[in-house]
Amino acid sequence: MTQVLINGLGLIGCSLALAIRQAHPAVQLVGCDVQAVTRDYARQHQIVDEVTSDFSAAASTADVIILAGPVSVITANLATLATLTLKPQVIVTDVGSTKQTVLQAARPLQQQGITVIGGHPMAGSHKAGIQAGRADLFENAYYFLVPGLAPQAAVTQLQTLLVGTHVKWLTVTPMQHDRLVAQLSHLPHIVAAALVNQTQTTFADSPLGLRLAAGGFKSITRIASADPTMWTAILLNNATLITNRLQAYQDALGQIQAAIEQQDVPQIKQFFTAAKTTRDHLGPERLGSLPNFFDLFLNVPDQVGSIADVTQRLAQAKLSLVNIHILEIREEVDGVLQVTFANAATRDQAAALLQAADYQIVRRD
Ligand SMILES: NC(=O)C1=CN([C@@H]2O[C@H](COP(=O)(O)OP(=O)(O)OC[C@H]3O[C@@H](n4cnc5c(N)ncnc54)[C@H](O)[C@@H]3O)[C@@H](O)[C@H]2O)C=CC1
Ligand SMILES: O=C(O)C(=O)Cc1ccc(O)cc1
Repeated sequence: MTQVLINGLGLIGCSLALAIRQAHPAVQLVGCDVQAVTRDYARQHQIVDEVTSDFSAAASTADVIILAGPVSVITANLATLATLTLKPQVIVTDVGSTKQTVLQAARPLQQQGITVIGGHPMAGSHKAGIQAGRADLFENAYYFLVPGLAPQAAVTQLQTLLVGTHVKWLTVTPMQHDRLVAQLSHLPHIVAAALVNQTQTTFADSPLGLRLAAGGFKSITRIASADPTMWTAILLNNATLITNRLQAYQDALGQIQAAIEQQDVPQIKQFFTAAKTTRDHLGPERLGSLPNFFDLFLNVPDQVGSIADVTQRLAQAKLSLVNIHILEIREEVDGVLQVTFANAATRDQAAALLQAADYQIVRRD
């Protein structure tokens, strides 16, 4: 039986586990993570067949090893793997958002004759962690493969294993990959975070400030909610190409600033016309079969009774939910209930309804 080890059971690791499980029920899935809470969740929800915290032991018996931690962890994992005795036919792959440093870290392993295939699904979310994992996360998304010198049979084997992701495969070199994502993914995450931080500073003394933000601000800054550990690792691992793109972006900002200062109407209009034309041809935001999640978090005094009460109230108001679960279970203390909806309008109607019934909304996103 094929044994697949996934190291890092967060958003991406968990989603891959679910997609592999759907297409290949007989595959033996082993999940490894440093966080006990993540391992417990994986065990309780049977996301994998076996859970471990011992990466090296699990790696030595695996047929496929998928590295799904932050990029800094992936490079460290590759160094560790080079010190172990692995199965000779093992395929090592990763999901990291950068590829040059990852494949550089894979060299000692490749020099031992181990097959390494770089990978990167171009789908994900600003949400992190195992609880955000979903089998259809990657549906219709591009999935970069960096096979290098890996035999075609191994590439086909990996693609067959991941067939349940329903991705579109794209073979690239590490440099092509890092150039593409520096502009398409890494720069936008920096821009979003910088805009949020600069706005926060601007309104530091204003009582309403950021709370007045409308849809435009929220949609351009959604990805600023992404995980800081993951993004620190990405920036450090694609530094040169990212700083190059940042400079080009600052130059572009300088040009529009100059056009405004000079009241250059044609130039300003051209700025927006060019962007509109390009953006209008970009297609829908969500490529997969399901829309994004919209969450409501509420304090609940008695978890068991509250789930029933909340679902009953929502059903009576004909507000459909996608999922509901308790995030914190502590004796004698309030719990937090996460209720997930298919769209923001339903979530906001549900929030109003539950608030009217004296539930305290602690967060919505
Ligand atoms: N979030 C996204 O949208 C996408 C992320 N990626 C890449 O996928 C990788 C994983 O990202 P996410 O799943 O989003 O992050 P995540 O934060 O949801 O999950 C990372 C998991 O790795 C675990 N981990 C951290 N250090 C570890 C270690 N030393 N050993 C074992 N487990 C460890 C964490 O406990 C966590 O469960 C990153 O390399 C990221 O660059 C790729 C495509 C999309
Ligand atoms: O949430 C979003 O829109 C993303 O951009 C997700 C994402 C994050 C990191 C990647 O390497 C690829 C995709």
